[in-house]
Amino acid sequence: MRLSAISAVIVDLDGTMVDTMGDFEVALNHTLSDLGLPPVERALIERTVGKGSEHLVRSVLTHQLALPEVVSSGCVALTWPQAQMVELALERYQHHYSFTNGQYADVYPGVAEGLQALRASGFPLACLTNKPLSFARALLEIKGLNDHFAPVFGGDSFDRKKPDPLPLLKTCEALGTAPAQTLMVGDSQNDGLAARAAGCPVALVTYGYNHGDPIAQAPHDLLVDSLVDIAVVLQGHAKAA
Ligand SMILES: O=C(O)COP(=O)(O)O
Ligand SMILES: [Mg+2]
Repeated sequence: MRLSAISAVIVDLDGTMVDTMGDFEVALNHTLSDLGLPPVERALIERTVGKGSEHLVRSVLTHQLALPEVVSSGCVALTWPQAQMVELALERYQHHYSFTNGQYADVYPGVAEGLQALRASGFPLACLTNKPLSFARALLEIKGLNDHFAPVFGGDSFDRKKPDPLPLLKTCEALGTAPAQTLMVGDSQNDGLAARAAGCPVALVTYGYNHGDPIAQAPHDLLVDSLVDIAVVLQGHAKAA
């Protein structure tokens, strides 16, 4: 990876800039309660989050419906077609998430400073997340991070989500930079795989969510403990070039 060639940076949202686990947990548990299902354990959410809302809701629902105590209690209309149940859950989840968004979430240490330093060094920044765009924009606004980003794209902005390379290629297009000159910063294999397939160099943070797997196993060029480290590394390479 030629870090000296980097001219723009794309940053993931959940698990990279904001710890949103609390938001997911509260919205999912309200949703499950609406459906007469028991609450979900945080560990399951941590293993599942990162591939968009539909994937999260469908996976959690499938898991909760398979619990023996739920099946035997008969408190859920298991005769419903699965698809109808998922559709209802998704609708309830969107409703609840619109209220929880940002309320049980914290910006990770070093994020504001790192973004500020990158912009001060002249790197245009884009935000690319699998979160629905309206929730992503609202979360960035609530957490005071919105002004750092020109383009912001969500999981519903394009036909396919990360780990498909399409969202990264489209984001590079919006930034006006070639993939090889655009650094992807994320926290999971979805970011690493998408970046590799798009031809973008990729830095992964060590503190986010990676489906329960060690982050070092995901494709990456750089592992960092803070976004501040990205700014320091890029500034160092820019000076040396
Ligand atoms: O799956 C999500 O909702 C968020 O995923 P992200 O890590 O791409 O922001
Ligand atoms: Mg993420």
